[in-house]
Amino acid sequence: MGTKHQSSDAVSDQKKRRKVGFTKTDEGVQPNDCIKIYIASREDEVGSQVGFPIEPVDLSSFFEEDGKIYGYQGLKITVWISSISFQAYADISFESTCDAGKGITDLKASLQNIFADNLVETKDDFLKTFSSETNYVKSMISDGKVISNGLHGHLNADSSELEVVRVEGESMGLLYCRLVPLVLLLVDGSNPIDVTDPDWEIYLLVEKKTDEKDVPQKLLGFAALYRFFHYPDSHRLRLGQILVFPPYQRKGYGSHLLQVITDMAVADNIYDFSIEEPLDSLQHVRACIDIPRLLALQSIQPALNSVVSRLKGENLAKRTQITRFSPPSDTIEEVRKTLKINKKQFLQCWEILIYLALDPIEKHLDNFRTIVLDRIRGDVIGKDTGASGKRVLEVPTEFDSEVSFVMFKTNGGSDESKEVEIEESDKMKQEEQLQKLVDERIEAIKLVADKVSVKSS
Ligand SMILES: CC(=O)SCCNC(=O)CCNC(=O)[C@H](O)C(C)(C)COP(=O)(O)OP(=O)(O)OC[C@H]1O[C@@H](n2cnc3c(N)ncnc32)[C@H](O)[C@@H]1OP(=O)(O)O
Repeated sequence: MGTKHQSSDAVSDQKKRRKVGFTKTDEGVQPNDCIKIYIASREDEVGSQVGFPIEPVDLSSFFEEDGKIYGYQGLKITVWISSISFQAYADISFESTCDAGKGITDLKASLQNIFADNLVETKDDFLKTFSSETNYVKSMISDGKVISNGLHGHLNADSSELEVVRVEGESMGLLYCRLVPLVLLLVDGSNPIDVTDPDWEIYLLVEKKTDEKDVPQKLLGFAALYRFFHYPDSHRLRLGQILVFPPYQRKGYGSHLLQVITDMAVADNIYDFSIEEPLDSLQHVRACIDIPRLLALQSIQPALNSVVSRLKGENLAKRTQITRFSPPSDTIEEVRKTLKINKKQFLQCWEILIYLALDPIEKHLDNFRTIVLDRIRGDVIGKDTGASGKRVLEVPTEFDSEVSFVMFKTNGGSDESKEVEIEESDKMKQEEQLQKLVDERIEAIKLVADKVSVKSS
């Protein structure tokens, strides 16, 4: 790591000696405002800002208690991450430092919270890694087990032979430690997996015959899966992390990797396959894979037809109670057994299948909206809504300031007129929030429906 003008030891010493008589308070700077991060695949990209810029998540959790950097004027930090060795180099420059009461942030220690041992001390040493580490990926996967090997349809056949390789043992631990900074920078709130736990499995997406001469194999992304015992004699597979590196995103690689993992789950006859807290982007990719698989399952059509004909014949605006349009339980079980899709994911897909089957959707959109609303109301607010003494309130939380609700029980003896007032405004707010969630959900469903319709036409 390069620290221009000042070593980190000097910075630490200054931090300890806080000045008393400062004149101007130090407001600090947000890390995301002064740190630029690039992925570089060649030596000449370092320093020239022609690498691939990445947009990191909020970096404040890696810096001091309140997430800011203090004590610097004109601070600029540029980090390059090599896509060959996944080591990094940080170029730090600033006009001056001054302890104005908040100390001077130890930048080296903070950057190490993200990059750990992957930061190379000097630029020269970092530049050398582009030639000395050209075989890094190849050597790491040399003992790996190839899970899938084939050409990728979207890309030129000459340069697009893809392999999914499972790495194990020491190689897995070493390689994963090089990938952790990218996980921390790109997946909000992520934590590194415990590579010493033998139930974690890492699958790498590797491009062979790359277009970059001298680089025999290029790592495009990876997935970390946890395999755990399911009584009495099977296993469940849960995807904990998946990452396609930014230069290769939105080119079909994530779908390819997830498809291979899904096929493996079926081939291994595991109990079911799940994903831990999938982000919307991943949920979209997953649904685009699962919908065609579900449509190809024979028992889906009769179950779907019966729901859809009811929906076409009824006017749900006039319903007197919530009607469920769930799939039959034997279909849920068959989907799990044959496709390894768990119930939660199947119910998500079920809504999309109904949307696709309600043709023309424009004619039945009101009814569709109603079933989505009823389902979301049930998920978010729960069955107890409206029961006496129970109340649901919208509250902002660190997870999602817009759509969080809390339920509490009122005790007797409170001011009833006030309660009615609060109840009415709460209800309106709640209804608005629910409608917003329905809009978002229908938009997401539409995206998947458009994608799978194009694929099948
Ligand atoms: C359990 C977890 O790991 S959750 C965290 C998931 N990982 C991340 O978010 C890390 C950053 N993102 C990524 O690594 C990748 O974008 C992945 C893994 C989510 C997807 O991989 P990609 O190679 O980009 O996916 P791929 O190209 O196959 O498909 C992308 C599809 O998702 C859509 N998509 C991509 N980003 C988003 C987004 N933010 N919101 C909605 N849809 C999105 C694209 O439009 C595309 O859809 P289309 O095929 O209908 O046009």
